[in-house]
Amino acid sequence: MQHLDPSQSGTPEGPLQQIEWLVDALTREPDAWALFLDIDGTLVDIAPSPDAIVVPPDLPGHLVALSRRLNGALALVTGRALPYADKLFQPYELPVAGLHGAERRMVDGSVDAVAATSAFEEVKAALAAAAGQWPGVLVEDKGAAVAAHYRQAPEWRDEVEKAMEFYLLQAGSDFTLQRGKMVFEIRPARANKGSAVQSYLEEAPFRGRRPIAIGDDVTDEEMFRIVNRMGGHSIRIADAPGGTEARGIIASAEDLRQALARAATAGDGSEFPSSTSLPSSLKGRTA
Ligand SMILES: O=P(O)(O)OC[C@H]1O[C@H](O[C@H]2O[C@H](CO)[C@@H](O)[C@H](O)[C@H]2O)[C@H](O)[C@@H](O)[C@@H]1O
Ligand SMILES: [Mg+2]
Repeated sequence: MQHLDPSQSGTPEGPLQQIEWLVDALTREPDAWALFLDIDGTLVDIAPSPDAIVVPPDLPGHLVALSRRLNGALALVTGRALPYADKLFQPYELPVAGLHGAERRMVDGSVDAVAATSAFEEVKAALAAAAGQWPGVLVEDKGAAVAAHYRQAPEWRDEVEKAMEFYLLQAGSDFTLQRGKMVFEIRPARANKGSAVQSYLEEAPFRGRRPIAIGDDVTDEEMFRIVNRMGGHSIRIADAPGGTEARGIIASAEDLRQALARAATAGDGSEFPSSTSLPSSLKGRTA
């Protein structure tokens, strides 16, 4: 079989070619690839606030079906806390790296978590109090990380950035400032999305496969760099105002969802069953 190598067709390609390449690679060579997917802006559309996102009802089932096709070599790599990511895709528990890679559930279900210290709890409380001066700015407590969102009050952007730089100093050198889409976050510095992908690739069933990483934001650039270096492929969703290391672009989260649904259901001969009709015994397992 001719290997489906993204570099052979001369990247970067147009969004439609990326979609066709992705569907083809995942369906024709399911044993060759490992898939790493960001959540916000990639699997689900960006919403006005963190809790306003909508997970399309078919998406969890499609992800699980695709994971089974890849023999379990599919992981979510997100800035969300791990329990929140699980809630989005319940009743299934996929391998997830949360807090931008700082915490991670392995394929066997064991979790490498990171706890908030009492000192960090104080930082979060001080930030929440300060945010009272910025109407419309939302503070998202993620346990060992905290985000300040200015999407609904962009006029406070510079104030929020200055404050987050200050609170980062209070939090100490175990933390770093993560910029994102209309958000500043203070998160554990011990890992990033790229190192999380590397860790997965050391474990079965990811080991020995070529990685494909798909994301939409600056935090995903770390995984793009890693997968590019490892001979894999990287795809960024939509806009990349500051440039990107991704080798390909797909226009929207909706386009990606449709591509993943096609890859999940290809060859079934029938429409894929809805997520609710998949056995709940898949909870915590994907293969
Ligand atoms: O790595 P991701 O899965 O993409 O998560 C990154 C951050 O996503 C969330 O914030 C972003 O999405 C919100 C909902 O669409 C949006 O309102 C906000 O402006 C975006 O920044 C999430 O709230 C963060 O915790 C994640 O780190
Ligand atoms: Mg994202």
